[in-house]
Amino acid sequence: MPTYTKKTYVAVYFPNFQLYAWVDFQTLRAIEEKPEPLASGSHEDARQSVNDLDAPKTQMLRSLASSVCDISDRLPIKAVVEQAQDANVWKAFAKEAAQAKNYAEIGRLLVRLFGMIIRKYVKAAWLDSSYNRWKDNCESAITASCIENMNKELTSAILWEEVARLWDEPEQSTLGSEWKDWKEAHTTFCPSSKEPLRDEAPQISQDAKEDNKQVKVVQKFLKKRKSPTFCCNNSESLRKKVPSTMLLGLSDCNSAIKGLAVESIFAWHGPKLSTSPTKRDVLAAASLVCCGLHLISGLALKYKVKSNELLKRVTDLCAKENKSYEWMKDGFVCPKGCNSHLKDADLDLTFPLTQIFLPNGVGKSEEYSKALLSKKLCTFSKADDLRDGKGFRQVLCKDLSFGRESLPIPCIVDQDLREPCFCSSCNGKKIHHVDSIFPWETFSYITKRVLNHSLGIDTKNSQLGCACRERKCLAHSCDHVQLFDYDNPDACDIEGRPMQGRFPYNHRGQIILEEGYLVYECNSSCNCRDSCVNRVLQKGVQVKLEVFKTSHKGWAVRAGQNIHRGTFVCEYLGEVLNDAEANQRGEGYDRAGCSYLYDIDGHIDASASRKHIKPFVIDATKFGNVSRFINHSCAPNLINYQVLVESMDCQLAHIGLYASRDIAAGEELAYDYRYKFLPGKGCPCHCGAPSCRGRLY
Ligand SMILES: C[S@@+](CC[C@H](N)C(=O)[O-])C[C@H]1O[C@@H](n2cnc3c(N)ncnc32)[C@H](O)[C@@H]1O
Repeated sequence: MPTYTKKTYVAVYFPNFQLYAWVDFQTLRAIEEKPEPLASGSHEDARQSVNDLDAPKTQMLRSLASSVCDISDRLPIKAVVEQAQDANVWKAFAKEAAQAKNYAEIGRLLVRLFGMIIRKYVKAAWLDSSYNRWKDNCESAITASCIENMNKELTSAILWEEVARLWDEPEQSTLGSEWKDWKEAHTTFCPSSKEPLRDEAPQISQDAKEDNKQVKVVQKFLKKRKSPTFCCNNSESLRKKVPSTMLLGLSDCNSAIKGLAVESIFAWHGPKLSTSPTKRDVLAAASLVCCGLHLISGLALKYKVKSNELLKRVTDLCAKENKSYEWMKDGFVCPKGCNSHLKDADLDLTFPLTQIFLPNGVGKSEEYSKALLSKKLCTFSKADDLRDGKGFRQVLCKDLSFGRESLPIPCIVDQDLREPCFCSSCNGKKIHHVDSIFPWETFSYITKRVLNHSLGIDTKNSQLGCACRERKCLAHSCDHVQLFDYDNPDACDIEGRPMQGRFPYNHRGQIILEEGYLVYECNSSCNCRDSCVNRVLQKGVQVKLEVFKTSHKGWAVRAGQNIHRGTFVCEYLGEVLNDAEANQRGEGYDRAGCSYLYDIDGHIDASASRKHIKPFVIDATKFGNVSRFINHSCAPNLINYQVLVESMDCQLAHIGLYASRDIAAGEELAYDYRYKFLPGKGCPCHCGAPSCRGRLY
């Protein structure tokens, strides 16, 4: 709990998003004083979540650990000492960081990290005057803010400009691939703060004994209020960084949360790369943007590199490669109004690109899409392109999941689609705001769904574990098979044979169950392991996929390999909302001409609808995975099943997309959206199937 300008700050934990933010203590009000929630949902859920302080404490440790690892992730191989030029060292480091049980442990890791950096990349003056104090502070850290400050101090002591130059040098061939593994290890051991916590959390009370007076003051305050749930100040600056749904409530206190409080919100960075951009990334971006301001804001946001360093690198690289773009010329004024006369541009941008691209019509998206259509965007050169049997393809991004999926998902523009489409259909439609040049910037990539607090439910596992003792369940004895058979005595497989006594998947993991039935997968309450045949959807994407640009449908997904019938392709992931929240959001999406909502309604039975149980909806607008780019087809090659994993509640079924026939590499993947046709409204369908119904809805 830091103090700054004589104010005291406390960490406010947002249980649904597993994030925390520093907030001025004076701006907090007990829930009783302001019982109406700001966003939909109820304070009761939040109250329950924060009664257990273990989760926020663990989350803070995780975030700090992750920020320590972020520094190491920015260091190229030549900036570290020889012993550290081995990916295994970094894997072990990241693992230790993720398992840290208190602040001092993280502090000691920071000191170790410093020891791995070659001295010439650290400011000499800092080494002479501040290093010893910094080291002592790290090793005796008892608060999160201390670690945060020590981390910042080390970050600013590193000579990043010198370090940045090393990225342009060729990698050592023997270590190149090892080094890339490091990033993978980083995401495995230091999962993003939005992912669920797994490790056991240390007790906050133990730490409080050692902690300073301020902690005790807060604890006393919490006790006096009886309920440790607070409203959060309605700060405009906080809202800009934190989605409104994360604000627990609104207090009537007028003092805004400024300065340190907002600056200290961490673990919320949206989709971003944590490494420095490669030469290829920089050149690809330079060829695609409208102006320098756009380039700098996009890359600096994603790569956490200072904008001035980046701009220099871009111009140097382009000069070396003999490339010149309109926006680099003296006196260039961006036609989109980005105010990007490069020499005068204020490069320390305060707005992130994600705001420009927000797909719900917020911010500058309208303006942006107009500009996007008005200009030829792509300047292709042979060096940037990949040539294959189908001609040139430009790889905009090697992996738009940024290491979160087990296989990279490239984002590609084929040669014939380098320019925006001006056909009457596309021109008339507002879809172009999603037709953004960097589609990964429009959302946060997730691999686990996010339960919105509008659901008013807890996330505990309510699924039954089977009694199988082995690592792999056997169909004839597995309770999940028996449960399914009991509920669906007449179910058949896709060939019409009875399903009795069989798993929904064959031994290759391909679905054999006829469409329309629920799939019961084994789960965390079972004894079996990942190799169990009844665990498929939960293992995530296992086939090669590519996101690519289409002429009339925005972005789309295609197979990067041949996919056999029945193979699991991906889960439709997003934020799970209740019906009311979804309807409210849906109106905005309809106006924008593009929706990422998916109703989980297929299996809400008659008794549920009698009880007025409304289906839940998945919204992949802000949080999603590759599935959000899959388009509709009237003759689809994917089929969706509802899969129960950690909950028996059909409203909380996962949506699995499986191949409904053999699919060849390069074929676009699509499922039937099954939208209802509404009179008066409508959207033309561009699926191109001979049996096309003509309209999406
Ligand atoms: C879930 S998104 C699919 C990805 C989207 N194309 C993108 O660029 O992000 C659904 C939206 O894509 C567009 N879309 C999907 N399938 C389409 C089709 N067959 N014809 C026209 N537009 C389609 C519609 O705007 C729809 O609201």
